[in-house]
Amino acid sequence: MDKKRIEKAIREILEAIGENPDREGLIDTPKRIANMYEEIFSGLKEDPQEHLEVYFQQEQHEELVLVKDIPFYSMCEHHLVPFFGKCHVGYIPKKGKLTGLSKLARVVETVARRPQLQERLTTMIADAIMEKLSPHGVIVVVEAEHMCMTMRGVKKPGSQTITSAVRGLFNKDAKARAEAMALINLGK
Ligand SMILES: Nc1nc2c(ncn2[C@@H]2O[C@H](COP(=O)(O)OP(=O)(O)OP(=O)(O)O)[C@@H](O)[C@H]2O)c(=O)[nH]1
Ligand SMILES: [Zn+2]
Repeated sequence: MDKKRIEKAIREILEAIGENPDREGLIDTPKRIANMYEEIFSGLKEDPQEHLEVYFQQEQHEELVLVKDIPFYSMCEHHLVPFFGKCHVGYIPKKGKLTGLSKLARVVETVARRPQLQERLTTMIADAIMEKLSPHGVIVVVEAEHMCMTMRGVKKPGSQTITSAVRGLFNKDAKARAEAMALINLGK
């Protein structure tokens, strides 16, 4: 990532909005933002599939594995302000092709840490798991609040956007899908 270029651009923005980028409080702001962008856009240099190490296990678990309430922060690609919330990721492994539970959360991090759309974030998670683990099915549900809808524009704080992506068995089998959704909504 070209941090020097980000610093220059932020200085330019500060001047353009009529601020003095050399005043005490702002002098280090371009550098801080460059460091922050390196962190929050770090997913751009990663492939979500690279996290999905496959463990071939002796024990055959061909039932639902669901990690729910994975918190995430991403940046809306239209306004470059945050959208954030929770991801629920479930899959039914096939032929012992399991992955580590934390790896599912790592996939979420990789796709969240880039300029993003909620729909694309959701499908990227489902597709990465589908392609790398070839499971019976994948279900991903994302609930998020978009700052571009709350602090500006239409100004609807508290509104939640829910997206889902279902693949494989969850697509065909309404009962399996309903069971996974019931577990996702459990305790709400
Ligand atoms: N589908 C989708 N839309 C998004 C997402 N994040 C932000 N948006 C929307 O992107 C749209 C951009 O609309 P534009 O009309 O180009 O921009 P704008 O004039 O700033 O729009 P307003 O937000 O309505 O003021 C808005 O409707 C946003 O709510 C997202 O993750 N998915
Ligand atoms: Zn936006």
